[in-house]
Amino acid sequence: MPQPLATRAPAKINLTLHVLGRRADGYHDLESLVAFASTGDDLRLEPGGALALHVDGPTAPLAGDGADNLVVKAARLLRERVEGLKVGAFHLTKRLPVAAGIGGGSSDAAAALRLLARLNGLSLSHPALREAARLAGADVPVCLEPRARMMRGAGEELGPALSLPRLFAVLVNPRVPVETPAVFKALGLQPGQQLPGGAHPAAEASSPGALVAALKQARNDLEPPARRIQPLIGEALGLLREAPSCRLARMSGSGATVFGLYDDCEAAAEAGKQIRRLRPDWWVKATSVR
Ligand SMILES: C[C@](O)(CO)[C@H](O)COP(=O)(O)OP(=O)(O)OC[C@H]1O[C@@H](n2ccc(N)nc2=O)[C@H](O)[C@@H]1O
Ligand SMILES: Nc1ncnc2c1ncn2[C@@H]1O[C@H](COP(=O)(O)OP(=O)(O)OP(=O)(O)O)[C@@H](O)[C@H]1O
Repeated sequence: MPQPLATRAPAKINLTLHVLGRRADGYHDLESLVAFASTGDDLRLEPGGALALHVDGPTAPLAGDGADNLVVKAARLLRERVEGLKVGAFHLTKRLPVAAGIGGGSSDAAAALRLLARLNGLSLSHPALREAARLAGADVPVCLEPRARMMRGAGEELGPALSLPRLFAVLVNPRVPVETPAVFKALGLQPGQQLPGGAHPAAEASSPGALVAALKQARNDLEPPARRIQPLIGEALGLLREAPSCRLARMSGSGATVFGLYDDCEAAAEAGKQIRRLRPDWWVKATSVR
């Protein structure tokens, strides 16, 4: 029985993100504990015919359905590397906010590569697939097999999959796009410049409480520059921190999405409701992360 050609493109959450320096090529060396939310976009592939993309869903107009869409970009990068690659029509249901620090585009690109791999009998470790992922964007390789892991370098060095305890979270995005290059630029590092970085906490925690305690020892170094570019990020963090049930509030990736962590699903749902009441125009999603 063939597997249906459909997959979830989950939101990527940078639970931590330390910037270690800037490389000669201009990219920044990072150390980040990446996890995935249960919420995300959905992608289907109808095999046959030419490569095509149809996009629907609440944030479809912001993502676009042309050659700039990362689904098309990733599929083309793979087709250039695999002779006779079978393709087809992709159908993307876009729900995640765009340019939001939760890797929506990257996860969509990775989902497209997963579906093409399934259709063509390629393994996810196939060199062409790995290369297409890397060239599609720094966050695409970690999204290829969306399991929590440490990500290093500019995103190309991936640690083994980690069995993190499940965390309950609220994701909050003030519906303002924040462009990743601008945030890295605002760090103000020169090519070749190194930063002390600081020890990264152990990611292997046996309970949600131990994991949150470890996360508290770490940071997102992109938070200060992103907050200078978009002050609503600070406002969103403030709203999360006001509720006593919030164990940790932090920004993901280059923002503007921030996340709050809670002891259980009820506390997360309640915090989500409160923030939605206060900011009905914002994107607020209670979800689990692991
Ligand atoms: C901030 C993160 O989301 C953390 O997971 C990623 O590092 C960014 O991943 P991404 O959005 O897929 O990034 P890309 O689209 O490949 O890069 C956008 C731009 O961000 C900057 N960039 C990106 C990644 C990185 N490690 N150093 C950088 O300086 C570069 O100027 C690059 O031109
Ligand atoms: N399928 C897609 N979904 C979202 N954005 C897309 C997509 N394809 C292309 N883009 C473009 O990619 C850019 C980054 O969007 P994305 O939502 O991936 O940002 P992000 O969440 O900040 O990513 P990251 O966390 O990886 O830095 C946007 O400018 C957007 O127009």
